Amino acid sequence: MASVTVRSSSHDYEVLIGDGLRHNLSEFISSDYTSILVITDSTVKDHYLQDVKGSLSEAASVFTAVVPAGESSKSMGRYEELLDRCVELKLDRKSLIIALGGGMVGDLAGFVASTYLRGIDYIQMPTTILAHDSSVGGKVAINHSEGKNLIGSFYHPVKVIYDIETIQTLPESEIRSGYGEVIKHAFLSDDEWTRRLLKANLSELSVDQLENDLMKGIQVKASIVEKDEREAGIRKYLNLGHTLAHAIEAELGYGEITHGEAVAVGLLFMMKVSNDIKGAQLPIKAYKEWLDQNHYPISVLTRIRPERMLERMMFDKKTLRRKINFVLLHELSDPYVVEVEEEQLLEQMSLLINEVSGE
Ligand SMILES: NC(=O)c1ccc[n+]([C@@H]2O[C@H](COP(=O)([O-])OP(=O)(O)OC[C@H]3O[C@@H](n4cnc5c(N)ncnc54)[C@H](O)[C@@H]3O)[C@@H](O)[C@H]2O)c1
Ligand SMILES: O=C(O)C(=O)C[C@@H](O)[C@H](O)[C@H](O)COP(=O)(O)O
Ligand SMILES: [Zn+2]
Repeated sequence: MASVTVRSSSHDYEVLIGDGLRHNLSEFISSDYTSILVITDSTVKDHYLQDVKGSLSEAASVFTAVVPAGESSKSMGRYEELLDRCVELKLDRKSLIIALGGGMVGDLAGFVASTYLRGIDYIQMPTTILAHDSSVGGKVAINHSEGKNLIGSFYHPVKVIYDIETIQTLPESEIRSGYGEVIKHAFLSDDEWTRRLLKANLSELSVDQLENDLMKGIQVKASIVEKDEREAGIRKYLNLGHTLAHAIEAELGYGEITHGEAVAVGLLFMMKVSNDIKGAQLPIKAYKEWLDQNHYPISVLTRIRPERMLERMMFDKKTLRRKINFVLLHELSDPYVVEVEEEQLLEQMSLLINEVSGE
């Protein structure tokens, strides 16, 4: 088992990464909790809920709550239902929530934990590749029809228990989605890692390579979050590719495209803006080929209208005084945040759409 420590202003916590950790949970979870509520989704439930329930200490009463799988559950309605469940179960301040699932469950259950009784402990048990990102760093949230993650808080888990055996049941589309955030972490931090990833065929990854990529991603995320927990400065870099990605997700309807796939498309746009407006020389051709080879849905760009994207970007959390701020790269591993003029964004979006549709 490997472990990474994350330091936060409220407490430090361990990210435990290993095979089969779900079978030994009582080893890692304090026996002082009065009750444990395991929150999961309808797909993950079928795979892993029994294992998790079976390995928790008998000292606490164990309850479960299952939400429908899919991004549309990261909603006010599901949030309210989960709070009702906490009240009905009379969870007290010594109760624990376990978020068992991908980033959707992690963000939703974490937000419930952050607000119920003004905050109770929670543990992230990620089960997707993408959740190497979402389970670390304490951003928890639900979506609003006008924008992604508009309602949320910063609230760190007391532990992250990443049983990487669980990712073996992921469909190919979710491997692709997870690598949208993996390659973001590579772009932010390590040229050699980027070069290796750009040669990778995601359907042929070895288990070792996958584990290595997750570990590296977690380290990049933890080191940035530790230095800037509340996103006053360098944490904005973790939003690389996200300004357009979030606009696309909200515009198409949550769940129509996965978050990681949207980020991968957003990264393509980030490269175009970095190169064509700011004079960088990022390897956009190699990246576009990688996206094609791994079947990322870049044709989604033909379904969006640049003007609508601009309206959506006004709800980006980096937007200030109605000025859109973008995270760009001077070169690989050298991010910066800059205000980009609306006309330039419109022009670059139109050009990219034309390129993708072969015009
Ligand atoms: N808080 C953060 O810092 C942060 C970072 C990145 C992403 N996010 C959020 O994370 C969410 C996306 O997370 P995600 O990609 O994990 O999506 P997800 O949680 O919706 O999971 C994707 C799909 O995989 C299924 N699934 C999960 N684990 C499985 C397993 N082991 N085997 C088989 N199927 C499994 C789920 O049921 C779902 O259908 C978005 O809401 C995004 O905004 C948050
Ligand atoms: O942890 C962060 O900070 C990130 O930006 C990570 C992103 O991958 C993640 O999607 C995050 O939820 C986006 O944050 P938001 O503040 O733009 O909603
Ligand atoms: Zn993200």
